[in-house]
Amino acid sequence: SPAVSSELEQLRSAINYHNHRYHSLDAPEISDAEYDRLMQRLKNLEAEHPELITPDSPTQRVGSAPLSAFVTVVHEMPMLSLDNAFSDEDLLAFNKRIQDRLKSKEDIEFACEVKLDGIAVSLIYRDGILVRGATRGDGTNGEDITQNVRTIASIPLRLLGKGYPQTLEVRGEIYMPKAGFEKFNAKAFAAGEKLFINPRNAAAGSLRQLDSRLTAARPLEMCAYSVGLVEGGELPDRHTDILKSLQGWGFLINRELDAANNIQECLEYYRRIHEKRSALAYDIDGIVFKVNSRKLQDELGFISRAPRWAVAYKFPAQEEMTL
Ligand SMILES: Cc1ccc2cc(C(N)=O)cc(O)c2n1
Repeated sequence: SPAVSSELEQLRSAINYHNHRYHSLDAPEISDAEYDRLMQRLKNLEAEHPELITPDSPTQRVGSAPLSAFVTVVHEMPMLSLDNAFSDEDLLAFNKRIQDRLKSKEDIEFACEVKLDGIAVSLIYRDGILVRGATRGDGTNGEDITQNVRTIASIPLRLLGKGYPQTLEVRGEIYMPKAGFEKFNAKAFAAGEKLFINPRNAAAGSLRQLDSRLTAARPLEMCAYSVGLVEGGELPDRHTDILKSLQGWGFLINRELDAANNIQECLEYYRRIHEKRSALAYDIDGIVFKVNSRKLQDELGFISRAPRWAVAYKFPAQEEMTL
């Protein structure tokens, strides 16, 4: 009946909204008990009307029957790796190369992002609905892990708000926060099961599960860091503004995101984050600096395998983990 359909729609959009408030903005507006009541009401209503269950319903995050294998998919826009910088001189040279290429002495504005130590993923949305999740693979061919990514709360099954392009590919990093990693390993140790050596391997192992119900039980998060394929819509020119748009559409954006007016401010950002690295809730292995304009990025293009407009400035390796 129309009354049931409209209550289902209202429940789904309310739960999606509060899910975003909690998982992506870390700013819930309702109590966990109220959230659970909404979810329980939705589950009961869907149990009474199973024919009205939709794939983007918040109840459809629990994982489904195991796959026999992962299907290989092609990235229409290759997911490239980043060129590395290992010193201030490398970073200054990166800036100089860009100025030379743009035949300009002007300061370049950069977007500054922590480089999360996780697994890169590509998510494709059509008319706001998540239709595919895939690993980076070799940059051109990845594995279809749609069933697994659907179980991650910070990945929207349906985009929030409006104004998003008809086809939108969002790229980001799936990672396991340090606290979730410690808790997971403590449980595994108590059960005499295999331990993961670090959060990155724990995230990788969790995404390789053919049974997405196991993935659903792992404390994974996803942070968006760029867009790939975009059709039927316009995006802002500045990279930092694109990420803010993604936040409005339901994605988690790392709270350390900042813009630097020149390469000196990039060096200050690098030192500031390096100092607080051990206090962060997740592992990072450097900073990603990107020219903060898509127009300039297009002008600069890519070196054979990596973009000319981005560099990852890595931190010195941390002392080895001792379990
Ligand atoms: C273009 C590109 C490629 C890989 C990236 C990887 C990360 C990361 N590991 O956080 C962040 C970024 O902004 C990236 N950006």
